[in-house]
Amino acid sequence: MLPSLDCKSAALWPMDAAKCLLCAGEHLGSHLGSHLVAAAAAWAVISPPTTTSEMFAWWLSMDEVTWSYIVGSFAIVPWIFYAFTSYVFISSILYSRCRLHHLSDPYRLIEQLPGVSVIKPLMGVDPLLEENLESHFSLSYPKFELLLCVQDADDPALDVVERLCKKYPCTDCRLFIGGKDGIMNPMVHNMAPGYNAAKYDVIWVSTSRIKANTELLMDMVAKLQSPRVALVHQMPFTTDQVGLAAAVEKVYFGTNVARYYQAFHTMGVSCFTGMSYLLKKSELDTLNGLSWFGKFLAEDFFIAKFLHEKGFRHQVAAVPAQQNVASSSIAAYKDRMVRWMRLRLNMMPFVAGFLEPMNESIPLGIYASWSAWHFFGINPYLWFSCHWLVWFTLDYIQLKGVQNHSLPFGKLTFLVAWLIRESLVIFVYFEAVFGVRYIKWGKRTYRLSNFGESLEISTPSMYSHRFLVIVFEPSTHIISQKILGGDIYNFLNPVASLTVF
Ligand SMILES: CCCCCCCC/C=C\CCCCCCCC(=O)N[C@@H](CO[C@@H]1OC[C@@H](O)[C@H](O)[C@H]1O)[C@H](O)/C=C/CCCCCCCCCCCCC
Ligand SMILES: O=c1ccn([C@@H]2O[C@H](COP(=O)(O)OP(=O)(O)O)[C@@H](O)[C@H]2O)c(=O)[nH]1
Repeated sequence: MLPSLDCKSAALWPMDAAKCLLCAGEHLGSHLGSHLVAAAAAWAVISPPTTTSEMFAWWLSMDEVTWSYIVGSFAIVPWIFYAFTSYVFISSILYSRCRLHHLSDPYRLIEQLPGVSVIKPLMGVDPLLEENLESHFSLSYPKFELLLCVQDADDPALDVVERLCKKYPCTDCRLFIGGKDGIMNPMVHNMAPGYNAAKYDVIWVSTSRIKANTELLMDMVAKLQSPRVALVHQMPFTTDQVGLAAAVEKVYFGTNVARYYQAFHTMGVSCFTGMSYLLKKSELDTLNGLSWFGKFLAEDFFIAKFLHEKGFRHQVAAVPAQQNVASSSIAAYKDRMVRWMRLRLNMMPFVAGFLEPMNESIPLGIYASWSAWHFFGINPYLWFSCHWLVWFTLDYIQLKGVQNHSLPFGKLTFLVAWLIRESLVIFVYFEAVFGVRYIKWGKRTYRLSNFGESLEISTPSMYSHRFLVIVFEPSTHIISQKILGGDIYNFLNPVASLTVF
Protein backbone atom coordinates (compact mmCIF):
# COMPACT_ATOMS: atom_id res chain seq x y z
CA MET A 1 0.00 0.00 0.00
CA LEU A 2 1.14 3.51 -0.71
CA PRO A 3 1.53 5.83 2.27
CA SER A 4 -1.71 7.71 2.80
CA LEU A 5 -1.43 11.46 2.62
CA ASP A 6 -3.67 14.31 3.54
CA CYS A 7 -4.11 15.93 0.14
CA LYS A 8 -5.47 19.13 1.56
CA SER A 9 -2.32 19.88 3.50
CA ALA A 10 -0.08 19.35 0.53
CA ALA A 11 1.17 21.99 -1.88
CA LEU A 12 4.57 22.41 -0.35
CA TRP A 13 6.57 22.53 -3.58
CA PRO A 14 7.56 20.12 -5.14
CA MET A 15 7.83 17.00 -3.05
CA ASP A 16 4.60 17.23 -1.14
CA ALA A 17 2.68 18.20 -4.23
CA ALA A 18 4.02 15.14 -5.99
CA LYS A 19 3.04 12.96 -3.05
CA CYS A 20 -0.39 14.48 -3.19
CA LEU A 21 -0.71 13.56 -6.84
CA LEU A 22 0.55 10.10 -5.96
CA CYS A 23 -2.21 9.88 -3.41
CA ALA A 24 -4.73 10.85 -6.07
CA GLY A 25 -3.29 8.20 -8.34
CA GLU A 26 -3.82 5.59 -5.65
CA HIS A 27 -7.52 6.16 -5.82
CA LEU A 28 -7.48 6.00 -9.59
CA GLY A 29 -5.81 2.74 -10.46
CA SER A 30 -3.20 0.12 -9.93
CA HIS A 31 -0.16 0.50 -7.73
CA LEU A 32 2.37 0.95 -10.54
CA GLY A 33 -0.11 2.93 -12.60
CA SER A 34 -0.63 5.33 -9.74
CA HIS A 35 3.09 5.95 -9.47
CA LEU A 36 3.37 6.67 -13.18
CA VAL A 37 0.39 8.98 -13.19
CA ALA A 38 1.70 10.81 -10.19
CA ALA A 39 5.23 11.16 -11.54
CA ALA A 40 4.04 12.35 -14.95
CA ALA A 41 1.62 14.78 -13.37
CA ALA A 42 4.23 16.13 -11.02
CA TRP A 43 6.57 16.86 -13.93
CA ALA A 44 3.84 18.20 -16.23
CA VAL A 45 1.83 20.32 -13.82
CA ILE A 46 4.53 21.51 -11.48
CA SER A 47 7.61 23.16 -12.88
CA PRO A 48 10.60 20.83 -12.36
CA PRO A 49 13.40 21.67 -9.92
CA THR A 50 15.85 24.17 -11.32
CA THR A 51 18.94 23.75 -9.15
CA THR A 52 20.94 20.62 -8.45
CA SER A 53 20.12 20.78 -4.74
CA GLU A 54 16.39 21.02 -5.43
CA MET A 55 16.63 18.11 -7.82
CA PHE A 56 18.40 15.82 -5.32
CA ALA A 57 16.13 16.95 -2.50
CA TRP A 58 13.11 16.17 -4.65
CA TRP A 59 14.40 12.78 -5.77
CA LEU A 60 15.55 11.57 -2.42
CA SER A 61 12.91 13.18 -0.20
CA MET A 62 15.56 14.99 1.80
CA ASP A 63 15.45 18.52 3.05
CA GLU A 64 16.88 20.94 0.57
CA VAL A 65 19.34 22.68 2.86
CA THR A 66 21.10 19.43 3.73
CA TRP A 67 21.34 18.61 0.05
CA SER A 68 22.65 22.00 -0.85
CA TYR A 69 25.53 21.41 1.59
CA ILE A 70 26.23 17.97 0.17
CA VAL A 71 26.12 19.14 -3.43
CA GLY A 72 28.17 22.23 -2.57
CA SER A 73 30.88 20.04 -1.05
CA PHE A 74 31.01 17.94 -4.20
CA ALA A 75 31.20 21.07 -6.32
CA ILE A 76 34.25 22.35 -4.42
CA VAL A 77 36.35 19.24 -5.17
CA PRO A 78 37.29 20.13 -8.80
CA TRP A 79 38.71 23.45 -7.61
CA ILE A 80 41.04 21.54 -5.27
CA PHE A 81 42.09 19.40 -8.24
CA TYR A 82 42.54 22.56 -10.32
CA ALA A 83 44.82 24.03 -7.65
CA PHE A 84 46.92 20.86 -7.54
CA THR A 85 47.01 20.51 -11.33
CA SER A 86 48.05 24.14 -11.75
CA TYR A 87 51.00 23.53 -9.46
CA VAL A 88 51.86 20.34 -11.36
CA PHE A 89 51.69 22.11 -14.74
CA ILE A 90 53.66 25.18 -13.72
CA SER A 91 56.37 23.39 -11.73
CA SER A 92 56.93 20.77 -14.41
CA ILE A 93 57.10 23.30 -17.25
CA LEU A 94 59.61 25.33 -15.24
CA TYR A 95 61.53 22.16 -14.41
CA SER A 96 61.78 21.20 -18.09
CA ARG A 97 63.04 24.68 -18.93
CA CYS A 98 65.48 25.19 -16.05
CA ARG A 99 66.68 21.79 -14.82
CA LEU A 100 66.10 19.16 -17.49
CA HIS A 101 68.83 18.87 -20.13
CA HIS A 102 71.34 20.59 -17.80
CA LEU A 103 74.06 17.96 -17.48
CA SER A 104 76.15 17.62 -14.31
CA ASP A 105 79.86 17.83 -14.93
CA PRO A 106 81.27 14.58 -13.53
CA TYR A 107 84.89 15.72 -13.59
CA ARG A 108 84.03 18.64 -11.33
CA LEU A 109 82.39 16.30 -8.81
CA ILE A 110 84.46 13.15 -9.01
CA GLU A 111 88.21 12.64 -9.19
CA GLN A 112 88.04 9.14 -10.60
CA LEU A 113 84.98 7.83 -12.40
CA PRO A 114 83.68 4.60 -10.80
CA GLY A 115 83.22 1.43 -12.84
CA VAL A 116 79.68 0.72 -14.05
CA SER A 117 78.05 -2.69 -14.62
CA VAL A 118 75.38 -2.28 -17.28
CA ILE A 119 72.62 -4.91 -17.11
CA LYS A 120 70.57 -5.37 -20.28
CA PRO A 121 67.60 -7.76 -19.97
CA LEU A 122 66.70 -9.01 -23.45
CA MET A 123 63.72 -10.89 -24.78
CA GLY A 124 62.70 -10.86 -28.43
CA VAL A 125 63.84 -8.54 -31.19
CA ASP A 126 62.65 -5.14 -32.35
CA PRO A 127 64.05 -3.68 -35.61
CA LEU A 128 65.89 -1.07 -33.52
CA LEU A 129 67.31 -3.48 -30.91
CA GLU A 130 70.67 -3.62 -32.67
CA GLU A 131 70.93 0.17 -32.70
CA ASN A 132 70.08 0.28 -28.98
CA LEU A 133 72.59 -2.39 -28.05
CA GLU A 134 75.27 -0.82 -30.21
CA SER A 135 74.81 2.48 -28.38
CA HIS A 136 75.88 0.60 -25.20
CA PHE A 137 78.72 -1.32 -26.85
CA SER A 138 80.17 1.94 -28.20
CA LEU A 139 80.05 3.95 -24.93
CA SER A 140 83.28 5.84 -24.36
CA TYR A 141 82.97 5.66 -20.57
CA PRO A 142 86.39 4.69 -19.11
CA LYS A 143 85.37 1.65 -17.04
CA PHE A 144 82.26 -0.36 -17.70
CA GLU A 145 81.08 -3.90 -18.40
CA LEU A 146 78.04 -5.08 -20.33
CA LEU A 147 76.02 -7.89 -18.75
CA LEU A 148 73.66 -9.13 -21.45
CA CYS A 149 70.87 -11.27 -20.04
CA VAL A 150 68.83 -13.25 -22.55
CA GLN A 151 65.60 -14.95 -21.51
CA ASP A 152 66.22 -18.33 -23.17
CA ALA A 153 68.60 -20.14 -25.49
CA ASP A 154 66.39 -19.86 -28.60
CA ASP A 155 65.65 -16.14 -28.22
CA PRO A 156 66.31 -14.26 -31.50
CA ALA A 157 68.09 -11.52 -29.51
CA LEU A 158 71.07 -13.90 -29.25
CA ASP A 159 71.94 -13.41 -32.94
CA VAL A 160 72.09 -9.64 -32.48
CA VAL A 161 74.24 -10.03 -29.36
CA GLU A 162 76.68 -12.36 -31.13
CA ARG A 163 77.04 -9.96 -34.08
CA LEU A 164 77.84 -7.03 -31.78
CA CYS A 165 80.26 -9.03 -29.62
CA LYS A 166 82.23 -9.76 -32.80
CA LYS A 167 82.06 -6.13 -33.95
CA TYR A 168 83.26 -4.75 -30.57
CA PRO A 169 85.81 -7.30 -29.30
CA CYS A 170 87.34 -4.77 -26.88
CA THR A 171 84.10 -4.15 -24.99
CA ASP A 172 84.02 -5.99 -21.66
CA CYS A 173 80.90 -8.05 -22.22
CA ARG A 174 79.36 -11.21 -20.74
CA LEU A 175 76.29 -13.18 -21.72
CA PHE A 176 73.82 -14.84 -19.33
CA ILE A 177 71.13 -17.14 -20.68
CA GLY A 178 68.07 -18.52 -18.91
CA GLY A 179 67.74 -16.34 -15.82
CA LYS A 180 67.65 -17.56 -12.22
CA ASP A 181 65.11 -20.15 -11.12
CA GLY A 182 62.52 -19.34 -8.49
CA ILE A 183 62.02 -15.67 -9.38
CA MET A 184 58.51 -14.65 -10.42
CA ASN A 185 59.12 -11.25 -12.02
CA PRO A 186 60.29 -12.15 -15.56
CA MET A 187 62.59 -9.17 -15.93
CA VAL A 188 64.26 -9.74 -12.54
CA HIS A 189 64.39 -13.47 -13.27
CA ASN A 190 66.30 -12.65 -16.44
CA MET A 191 68.61 -10.06 -14.88
CA ALA A 192 69.49 -11.89 -11.64
CA PRO A 193 72.54 -13.85 -12.92
CA GLY A 194 73.97 -10.66 -14.42
CA TYR A 195 73.37 -8.70 -11.23
CA ASN A 196 75.00 -11.41 -9.07
CA ALA A 197 78.07 -11.50 -11.32
CA ALA A 198 78.50 -7.70 -11.54
CA LYS A 199 82.02 -6.59 -10.66
CA TYR A 200 81.31 -2.90 -10.00
CA ASP A 201 79.23 -1.28 -7.27
CA VAL A 202 77.41 1.03 -9.68
CA ILE A 203 74.69 -0.91 -11.51
CA TRP A 204 72.87 0.50 -14.51
CA VAL A 205 69.63 -1.33 -15.37
CA SER A 206 68.91 -0.38 -18.96
CA THR A 207 66.03 -2.22 -20.62
CA SER A 208 66.04 -3.31 -24.25
CA ARG A 209 64.14 -0.23 -25.48
CA ILE A 210 66.80 2.18 -24.26
CA LYS A 211 69.24 3.97 -26.52
CA ALA A 212 72.19 5.32 -24.55
CA ASN A 213 75.09 7.74 -24.86
CA THR A 214 78.15 8.57 -22.83
CA GLU A 215 77.03 12.03 -21.66
CA LEU A 216 73.88 10.74 -19.98
CA LEU A 217 75.82 7.98 -18.21
CA MET A 218 78.36 10.55 -16.96
CA ASP A 219 75.54 12.74 -15.67
CA MET A 220 73.86 9.85 -13.84
CA VAL A 221 77.16 8.71 -12.32
CA ALA A 222 77.85 12.24 -11.10
CA LYS A 223 74.42 12.43 -9.48
CA LEU A 224 74.92 9.08 -7.74
CA GLN A 225 78.06 10.26 -5.96
CA SER A 226 76.25 11.97 -3.10
CA PRO A 227 76.20 9.62 -0.07
CA ARG A 228 72.52 10.48 0.40
CA VAL A 229 71.60 9.30 -3.10
CA ALA A 230 71.26 5.56 -3.87
CA LEU A 231 69.19 5.76 -7.04
CA VAL A 232 69.32 7.92 -10.18
CA HIS A 233 66.64 7.34 -12.78
CA GLN A 234 65.75 8.65 -16.19
CA MET A 235 62.34 10.11 -16.88
CA PRO A 236 60.82 7.98 -19.66
CA PHE A 237 60.59 9.54 -23.10
CA THR A 238 60.91 8.41 -26.73
CA THR A 239 63.14 8.92 -29.75
CA ASP A 240 61.69 10.49 -32.91
CA GLN A 241 59.90 7.81 -34.91
CA VAL A 242 57.45 8.11 -37.78
CA GLY A 243 53.75 7.24 -37.49
CA LEU A 244 50.74 8.12 -35.38
CA ALA A 245 51.40 5.48 -32.69
CA ALA A 246 54.87 6.89 -32.11
CA ALA A 247 53.35 10.38 -31.86
CA VAL A 248 50.80 9.19 -29.29
CA GLU A 249 53.60 7.64 -27.21
CA LYS A 250 55.68 10.77 -27.41
CA VAL A 251 52.71 12.87 -26.38
CA TYR A 252 51.95 10.58 -23.42
CA PHE A 253 55.50 10.53 -22.06
CA GLY A 254 56.21 14.17 -22.86
CA THR A 255 53.03 15.53 -21.29
CA ASN A 256 51.26 13.36 -18.71
CA VAL A 257 54.25 11.38 -17.43
CA ALA A 258 56.67 14.33 -17.56
CA ARG A 259 54.19 16.47 -15.65
CA TYR A 260 53.93 14.10 -12.68
CA TYR A 261 57.53 12.95 -12.84
CA GLN A 262 58.94 16.45 -12.62
CA ALA A 263 56.35 17.99 -10.32
CA PHE A 264 56.57 15.14 -7.82
CA HIS A 265 60.34 15.44 -7.91
CA THR A 266 60.08 19.10 -6.91
CA MET A 267 57.86 18.01 -3.99
CA GLY A 268 60.32 15.31 -2.88
CA VAL A 269 57.89 12.51 -3.82
CA SER A 270 59.54 9.66 -5.69
CA CYS A 271 57.94 8.97 -9.06
CA PHE A 272 60.11 6.29 -10.59
CA THR A 273 59.91 4.07 -13.66
CA GLY A 274 62.40 1.23 -13.89
CA MET A 275 63.37 1.30 -17.54
CA SER A 276 66.73 3.03 -17.01
CA TYR A 277 68.27 3.61 -13.60
CA LEU A 278 71.58 3.62 -11.77
CA LEU A 279 71.86 2.28 -8.23
CA LYS A 280 74.44 1.38 -5.62
CA LYS A 281 74.68 -2.41 -5.44
CA SER A 282 76.05 -2.27 -1.89
CA GLU A 283 72.91 -0.46 -0.73
CA LEU A 284 70.47 -2.74 -2.59
CA ASP A 285 72.30 -5.74 -1.13
CA THR A 286 71.52 -4.53 2.38
CA LEU A 287 67.87 -4.91 1.27
CA ASN A 288 68.53 -8.56 0.24
CA GLY A 289 69.64 -7.75 -3.33
CA LEU A 290 67.83 -7.58 -6.65
CA SER A 291 66.55 -11.19 -6.63
CA TRP A 292 64.50 -10.51 -3.50
CA PHE A 293 62.53 -7.85 -5.42
CA GLY A 294 61.58 -10.49 -7.98
CA LYS A 295 58.66 -11.46 -5.75
CA PHE A 296 56.94 -8.24 -6.87
CA LEU A 297 55.82 -7.55 -10.41
CA ALA A 298 56.54 -3.82 -10.02
CA GLU A 299 60.11 -4.30 -8.85
CA ASP A 300 60.90 -0.66 -9.64
CA PHE A 301 58.17 0.69 -7.35
CA PHE A 302 59.34 -1.44 -4.39
CA ILE A 303 63.07 -0.79 -4.94
CA ALA A 304 62.34 2.94 -4.84
CA LYS A 305 60.06 2.57 -1.81
CA PHE A 306 62.51 0.52 0.27
CA LEU A 307 65.52 2.68 -0.59
CA HIS A 308 63.48 5.75 0.29
CA GLU A 309 62.49 4.21 3.61
CA LYS A 310 66.20 3.63 4.31
CA GLY A 311 66.62 7.38 4.10
CA PHE A 312 68.05 7.70 0.59
CA ARG A 313 67.07 10.36 -1.90
CA HIS A 314 66.34 9.66 -5.54
CA GLN A 315 67.63 11.86 -8.34
CA VAL A 316 66.23 12.38 -11.82
CA ALA A 317 68.83 12.30 -14.60
CA ALA A 318 69.26 15.39 -16.74
CA VAL A 319 68.43 13.51 -19.92
CA PRO A 320 65.10 11.73 -20.43
CA ALA A 321 65.25 8.01 -21.33
CA GLN A 322 65.23 7.48 -25.08
CA GLN A 323 62.90 4.54 -25.69
CA ASN A 324 63.79 3.57 -29.20
CA VAL A 325 61.41 1.04 -30.75
CA ALA A 326 60.13 0.76 -34.29
CA SER A 327 57.31 -1.73 -33.89
CA SER A 328 54.86 0.44 -31.98
CA SER A 329 51.13 0.45 -32.59
CA ILE A 330 48.20 2.11 -30.82
CA ALA A 331 46.97 -1.32 -29.67
CA ALA A 332 50.39 -2.17 -28.19
CA TYR A 333 50.52 1.25 -26.53
CA LYS A 334 47.05 0.73 -25.05
CA ASP A 335 47.97 -2.75 -23.76
CA ARG A 336 51.09 -1.36 -22.09
CA MET A 337 49.05 1.42 -20.48
CA VAL A 338 46.54 -1.14 -19.18
CA ARG A 339 49.35 -3.26 -17.74
CA TRP A 340 50.90 -0.27 -15.98
CA MET A 341 47.55 1.03 -14.80
CA ARG A 342 46.71 -2.38 -13.29
CA LEU A 343 50.04 -2.35 -11.47
CA ARG A 344 49.38 1.11 -10.08
CA LEU A 345 45.80 0.18 -9.15
CA ASN A 346 47.13 -2.73 -7.12
CA MET A 347 49.86 -0.75 -5.41
CA MET A 348 48.13 2.58 -4.86
CA PRO A 349 44.36 1.97 -5.29
CA PHE A 350 43.22 5.40 -4.13
CA VAL A 351 45.82 7.38 -6.07
CA ALA A 352 45.50 5.36 -9.28
CA GLY A 353 41.81 4.56 -8.97
CA PHE A 354 40.54 8.00 -8.03
CA LEU A 355 43.10 10.84 -7.92
CA GLU A 356 44.83 9.96 -11.18
CA PRO A 357 41.71 9.69 -13.39
CA MET A 358 40.18 12.74 -11.74
CA ASN A 359 43.24 14.71 -12.80
CA GLU A 360 42.92 13.75 -16.45
CA SER A 361 41.68 16.46 -18.79
CA ILE A 362 38.30 14.91 -19.72
CA PRO A 363 36.95 13.81 -16.30
CA LEU A 364 38.24 16.94 -14.58
CA GLY A 365 36.89 19.12 -17.38
CA ILE A 366 33.40 17.61 -17.10
CA TYR A 367 33.42 17.81 -13.31
CA ALA A 368 34.67 21.41 -13.28
CA SER A 369 32.18 22.46 -15.98
CA TRP A 370 29.32 21.21 -13.85
CA SER A 371 30.79 22.95 -10.81
CA ALA A 372 31.22 26.25 -12.71
CA TRP A 373 27.58 26.01 -13.80
CA HIS A 374 26.47 25.12 -10.27
CA PHE A 375 28.30 28.00 -8.57
CA PHE A 376 28.39 30.70 -11.24
CA GLY A 377 25.85 29.66 -13.87
CA ILE A 378 28.57 29.52 -16.55
CA ASN A 379 27.69 27.58 -19.67
CA PRO A 380 29.32 24.18 -19.12
CA TYR A 381 30.14 23.70 -22.82
CA LEU A 382 31.97 27.01 -22.87
CA TRP A 383 33.84 26.13 -19.69
CA PHE A 384 34.86 22.72 -21.01
CA SER A 385 36.11 24.20 -24.29
CA CYS A 386 38.27 26.77 -22.47
CA HIS A 387 39.51 24.12 -20.05
CA TRP A 388 40.58 21.85 -22.91
CA LEU A 389 42.21 24.68 -24.83
CA VAL A 390 44.34 25.73 -21.85
CA TRP A 391 45.23 22.10 -21.06
CA PHE A 392 46.17 21.43 -24.69
CA THR A 393 48.36 24.56 -24.88
CA LEU A 394 50.17 23.79 -21.62
CA ASP A 395 50.75 20.20 -22.77
CA TYR A 396 52.27 21.47 -26.00
CA ILE A 397 54.62 23.78 -24.09
CA GLN A 398 55.51 20.90 -21.76
CA LEU A 399 56.25 18.51 -24.62
CA LYS A 400 58.47 21.09 -26.37
CA GLY A 401 60.43 21.54 -23.13
CA VAL A 402 61.01 17.80 -22.71
CA GLN A 403 61.90 17.33 -26.38
CA ASN A 404 64.40 20.22 -26.26
CA HIS A 405 64.60 20.42 -30.06
CA SER A 406 62.05 20.52 -32.84
CA LEU A 407 59.29 17.92 -32.69
CA PRO A 408 59.17 15.27 -35.44
CA PHE A 409 55.54 16.19 -36.21
CA GLY A 410 53.51 19.32 -36.83
CA LYS A 411 50.79 20.91 -34.70
CA LEU A 412 47.98 19.05 -36.46
CA THR A 413 49.55 15.66 -35.70
CA PHE A 414 50.08 16.81 -32.14
CA LEU A 415 46.38 17.67 -31.92
CA VAL A 416 45.30 14.26 -33.27
CA ALA A 417 47.77 12.34 -31.07
CA TRP A 418 46.77 14.41 -28.04
CA LEU A 419 43.05 13.75 -28.62
CA ILE A 420 43.72 10.02 -29.00
CA ARG A 421 45.79 9.97 -25.79
CA GLU A 422 43.25 11.93 -23.77
CA SER A 423 40.31 9.80 -24.96
CA LEU A 424 42.14 6.46 -24.67
CA VAL A 425 42.71 7.13 -20.97
CA ILE A 426 39.05 6.39 -20.30
CA PHE A 427 39.13 3.02 -22.08
CA VAL A 428 42.45 2.15 -20.47
CA TYR A 429 41.01 2.91 -17.06
CA PHE A 430 37.93 0.73 -17.45
CA GLU A 431 39.84 -2.10 -19.08
CA ALA A 432 42.36 -1.95 -16.24
CA VAL A 433 39.70 -1.90 -13.53
CA PHE A 434 37.90 -4.98 -14.86
CA GLY A 435 40.34 -7.81 -14.29
CA VAL A 436 42.61 -5.56 -12.23
CA ARG A 437 44.37 -8.47 -10.56
CA TYR A 438 45.50 -10.10 -13.84
CA ILE A 439 48.55 -8.73 -15.58
CA LYS A 440 49.99 -10.18 -18.74
CA TRP A 441 53.68 -9.50 -19.22
CA GLY A 442 56.14 -11.37 -21.40
CA LYS A 443 54.97 -14.96 -21.85
CA ARG A 444 52.80 -15.20 -18.75
CA THR A 445 49.78 -13.80 -16.95
CA TYR A 446 50.23 -13.01 -13.26
CA ARG A 447 47.76 -12.54 -10.45
CA LEU A 448 48.45 -9.77 -7.96
CA SER A 449 46.92 -9.18 -4.55
CA ASN A 450 47.66 -7.51 -1.22
CA PHE A 451 48.64 -4.14 -2.75
CA GLY A 452 50.96 -5.75 -5.28
CA GLU A 453 52.91 -7.60 -2.58
CA SER A 454 51.58 -11.07 -3.41
CA LEU A 455 52.28 -12.42 -6.84
CA GLU A 456 51.42 -15.75 -8.39
CA ILE A 457 51.43 -17.11 -11.91
CA SER A 458 47.86 -17.24 -13.09
CA THR A 459 46.48 -20.41 -14.65
CA PRO A 460 43.61 -20.12 -17.16
CA SER A 461 41.20 -21.84 -14.74
CA MET A 462 41.64 -18.96 -12.29
CA TYR A 463 39.74 -16.61 -14.51
CA SER A 464 38.16 -18.47 -17.40
CA HIS A 465 34.80 -18.93 -15.67
CA ARG A 466 34.33 -15.31 -14.79
CA PHE A 467 32.48 -13.91 -17.77
CA LEU A 468 29.39 -15.32 -19.32
CA VAL A 469 28.70 -13.71 -22.68
CA ILE A 470 25.53 -13.66 -24.73
CA VAL A 471 26.51 -14.20 -28.35
CA PHE A 472 24.41 -13.54 -31.42
CA GLU A 473 25.72 -15.33 -34.48
CA PRO A 474 24.29 -13.55 -37.56
CA SER A 475 24.95 -16.43 -39.96
CA THR A 476 22.80 -18.88 -38.02
CA HIS A 477 20.57 -16.39 -36.19
CA ILE A 478 21.35 -18.32 -33.01
CA ILE A 479 21.57 -16.58 -29.69
CA SER A 480 23.74 -18.55 -27.32
CA GLN A 481 25.64 -18.19 -24.10
CA LYS A 482 29.38 -18.67 -24.12
CA ILE A 483 31.94 -18.64 -21.39
CA LEU A 484 34.72 -16.32 -22.37
CA GLY A 485 38.06 -18.13 -22.31
CA GLY A 486 39.93 -15.22 -20.78
CA ASP A 487 39.34 -12.29 -18.51
CA ILE A 488 37.52 -9.10 -19.42
CA TYR A 489 40.70 -7.91 -21.06
CA ASN A 490 39.79 -10.11 -24.03
CA PHE A 491 36.19 -9.06 -23.91
CA LEU A 492 37.05 -5.38 -24.25
CA ASN A 493 39.67 -5.91 -26.90
CA PRO A 494 37.81 -5.87 -30.25
CA VAL A 495 40.41 -8.00 -32.03
CA ALA A 496 40.43 -10.64 -29.28
CA SER A 497 36.63 -10.56 -29.09
CA LEU A 498 36.39 -11.35 -32.77
CA THR A 499 38.68 -14.32 -32.27
CA VAL A 500 36.68 -15.56 -29.31
CA PHE A 501 33.39 -15.26 -31.07
C1 LIG B 1 45.12 16.01 -5.46
C2 LIG B 1 45.44 15.39 -6.75
C3 LIG B 1 46.49 14.30 -6.68
C4 LIG B 1 46.77 13.76 -8.03
C5 LIG B 1 47.67 12.61 -7.96
C6 LIG B 1 47.92 12.06 -9.29
C7 LIG B 1 48.74 10.86 -9.11
C8 LIG B 1 49.37 10.42 -10.35
C9 LIG B 1 50.25 9.29 -10.04
C10 LIG B 1 51.07 8.72 -10.88
C11 LIG B 1 51.16 9.10 -12.27
C12 LIG B 1 52.54 9.00 -12.72
C13 LIG B 1 52.65 8.03 -13.78
C14 LIG B 1 54.08 7.76 -14.03
C15 LIG B 1 54.25 6.66 -14.98
C16 LIG B 1 54.15 5.39 -14.29
C17 LIG B 1 54.51 4.28 -15.18
C18 LIG B 1 54.15 3.01 -14.48
O1 LIG B 1 53.03 2.80 -14.17
N1 LIG B 1 55.14 2.18 -14.25
C19 LIG B 1 54.91 0.94 -13.52
C20 LIG B 1 55.49 -0.21 -14.31
O2 LIG B 1 56.81 0.07 -14.57
C21 LIG B 1 57.43 -0.78 -15.49
O3 LIG B 1 57.62 -2.01 -14.89
C22 LIG B 1 58.44 -2.90 -15.59
C23 LIG B 1 59.74 -2.27 -15.92
O4 LIG B 1 60.56 -3.04 -16.63
C24 LIG B 1 59.48 -1.13 -16.71
O5 LIG B 1 60.66 -0.64 -17.17
C25 LIG B 1 58.73 -0.19 -15.84
O6 LIG B 1 58.53 1.00 -16.48
C26 LIG B 1 55.63 1.06 -12.20
O7 LIG B 1 55.72 -0.18 -11.58
C27 LIG B 1 54.86 1.99 -11.35
C28 LIG B 1 55.43 3.02 -10.84
C29 LIG B 1 54.60 3.92 -10.03
C30 LIG B 1 55.16 5.27 -10.06
C31 LIG B 1 54.18 6.26 -9.55
C32 LIG B 1 54.60 6.85 -8.28
C33 LIG B 1 53.79 8.04 -8.05
C34 LIG B 1 53.61 8.24 -6.60
C35 LIG B 1 52.67 9.34 -6.47
C36 LIG B 1 52.16 9.52 -5.10
C37 LIG B 1 51.08 10.50 -5.21
C38 LIG B 1 50.75 11.19 -4.00
C39 LIG B 1 49.83 12.31 -4.34
C40 LIG B 1 49.76 13.24 -3.27
C41 LIG B 1 49.09 14.49 -3.62
O1 LIG C 1 59.41 -11.86 -19.85
C1 LIG C 1 60.11 -10.85 -19.96
C2 LIG C 1 59.58 -9.58 -20.22
C3 LIG C 1 60.42 -8.51 -20.35
N1 LIG C 1 61.75 -8.68 -20.22
C4 LIG C 1 62.64 -7.54 -20.35
O2 LIG C 1 62.26 -6.56 -19.43
C5 LIG C 1 62.47 -5.28 -19.97
C6 LIG C 1 61.20 -4.46 -19.88
O3 LIG C 1 60.20 -5.09 -20.63
P1 LIG C 1 59.09 -4.27 -21.38
O4 LIG C 1 59.71 -3.33 -22.33
O5 LIG C 1 58.10 -5.25 -21.88
O6 LIG C 1 58.49 -3.47 -20.12
P2 LIG C 1 57.71 -2.09 -20.07
O7 LIG C 1 58.72 -1.02 -20.18
O8 LIG C 1 56.75 -2.15 -21.20
O9 LIG C 1 57.06 -2.16 -18.75
C7 LIG C 1 62.93 -5.47 -21.39
O10 LIG C 1 64.31 -5.27 -21.45
C8 LIG C 1 62.56 -6.89 -21.71
O11 LIG C 1 63.46 -7.46 -22.62
C9 LIG C 1 62.31 -9.92 -19.94
O12 LIG C 1 63.51 -10.04 -19.81
N2 LIG C 1 61.46 -10.97 -19.83
